[in-house]
Amino acid sequence: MGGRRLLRRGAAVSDPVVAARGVTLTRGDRAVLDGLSFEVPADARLLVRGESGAGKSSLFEVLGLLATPDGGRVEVHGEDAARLPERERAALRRDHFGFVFQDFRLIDDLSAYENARVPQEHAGETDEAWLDTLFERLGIEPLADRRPPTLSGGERQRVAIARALANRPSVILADEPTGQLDPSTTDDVLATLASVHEEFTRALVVVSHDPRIAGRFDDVHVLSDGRIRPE
Ligand SMILES: Nc1ncnc2c1ncn2[C@@H]1O[C@H](COP(=O)(O)OP(=O)(O)OP(=O)(O)O)[C@@H](O)[C@H]1O
Repeated sequence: MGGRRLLRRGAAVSDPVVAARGVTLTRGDRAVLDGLSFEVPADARLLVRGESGAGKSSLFEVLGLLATPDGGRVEVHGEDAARLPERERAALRRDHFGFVFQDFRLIDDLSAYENARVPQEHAGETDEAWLDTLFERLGIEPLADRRPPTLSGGERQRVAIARALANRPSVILADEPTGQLDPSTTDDVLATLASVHEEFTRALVVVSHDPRIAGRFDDVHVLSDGRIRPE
């Protein structure tokens, strides 16, 4: 196969895992995304930066099939998923995306380990060996039985990263993953995301306005006026 591992008939590793093509999204009376096109290569490790209000969260939601654009295509492994029924979008989200949110979105009543296991339960496929590996690599094994309210911000974000990887997604999408963290914890979490990217070879897309993190990415894109351009 000449190094081109088939993902589905006609698709290969070198194809984008996610692509937006001519996407428009209006919020209120504003075209937040305005004919935006953007490809996420399978080995991407990239940052999309933009001013507050530029539409970063909107882009995150559209790329992650959490919001439906008004126009254009959002392709997952080459298939247009933008306007599929919600059930099918949910299945694609579960199987192909890992989400890391600024506010962690962990369930307070579950332990760290149970939180990280949630995506596997949704998929009906438990793989505790993989979860154990993630907890070990992320340095949160000793926290497995603790509940989120007893964890620091950086610890919670690591649990959220473990959850994002639980189903071995093709792409990790992170929306302001360091927004609630102090500078040294920000460094830790960015280093963790970078090593996760290297070790588990998933595409990593971070959207952020945090100027502290721009220097951590070689591949930086700017979102402004509803479009994306390389920096
Ligand atoms: N539900 C909504 N109704 C109306 N306008 C909205 C809604 N959600 C977002 N917007 C507007 O869309 C624009 C883009 O918002 P978005 O949250 O995507 O930007 P952002 O770049 O993530 O901003 P920030 O960095 O401040 O979080 C903003 O002008 C915002 O006010």
